Amino acid sequence: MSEQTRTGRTAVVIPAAGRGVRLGPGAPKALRALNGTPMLIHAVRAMAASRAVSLVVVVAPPDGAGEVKNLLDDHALPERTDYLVVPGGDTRQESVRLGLEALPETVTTVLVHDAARPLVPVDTVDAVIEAVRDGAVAVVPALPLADTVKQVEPRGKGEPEPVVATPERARLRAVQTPQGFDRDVLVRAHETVTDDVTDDASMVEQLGAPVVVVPGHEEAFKVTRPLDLVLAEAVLARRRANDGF
Ligand SMILES: Nc1ccn([C@@H]2O[C@H](COP(=O)(O)OP(=O)(O)OP(=O)(O)O)[C@@H](O)[C@H]2O)c(=O)n1
Ligand SMILES: C[C@](O)(CO)[C@H](O)COP(=O)(O)O
Repeated sequence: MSEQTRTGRTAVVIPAAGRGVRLGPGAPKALRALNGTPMLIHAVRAMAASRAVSLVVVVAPPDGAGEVKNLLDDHALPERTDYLVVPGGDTRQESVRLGLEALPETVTTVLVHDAARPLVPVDTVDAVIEAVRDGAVAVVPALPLADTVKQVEPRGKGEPEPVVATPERARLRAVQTPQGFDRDVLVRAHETVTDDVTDDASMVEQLGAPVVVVPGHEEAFKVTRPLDLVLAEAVLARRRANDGF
């Protein structure tokens, strides 16, 4: 790692431009409320809770950048952190790229964090940043799996799918965000890789650069389906009870 990576600014890009189709009808997922506060605001606060983060770039639904700017203005956020809002694209990958294009030159470490993971604890954020500052070019938080995983031969809807393999579970990890990167490496990955991928680290893998895993956290789960909203509100209720509110 260069001296510049050690000393430059750390920014977070939050892709928040998805519709949330799997969550069912309603507003774009990032704007839906968890205990009365938009999921995006929870996610921004989770990132800004890290003292190392000095800039958060929110990638808004393409027709919702104004609404997102107003939301950020209306909610209390730490003074030490700057915010930018840019309109997103048709895919997560495109939205992240648009967020990267908005970063100032002074940023050397970039985290990419799903708005759909609103409850990640600050210790996980800090562990990812520290690993990048210690020299890793790409860092992902991840957890061991509870389920056994089968690789199948996909078939039509409702048709039984033949099992092809059972990967050894102990070597598998379920990957979360924020994922942390050396800025130049992540930008190069987004300029080079055109395949459809489901996370940023796999683009860096395709460059041939090393990616490492640090421990993730149960509360960093992704709000994807309706049951996840119930779980997220339960986590917030437990936090409030533990904080004595
Ligand atoms: N065109 C897109 C698609 C997704 N995302 C963001 O990427 C993150 C992870 O995506 P996912 O959970 O799949 O969100 P959605 O695409 O909104 O969900 P769905 O696939 O159910 O529509 C979310 O914060 C989402 O807002 C984005 O910024 N731009
Ligand atoms: C980036 C990610 O959250 C890592 O697990 C995940 O791949 C996003 O997937 P999605 O289908 O776009 O929600």
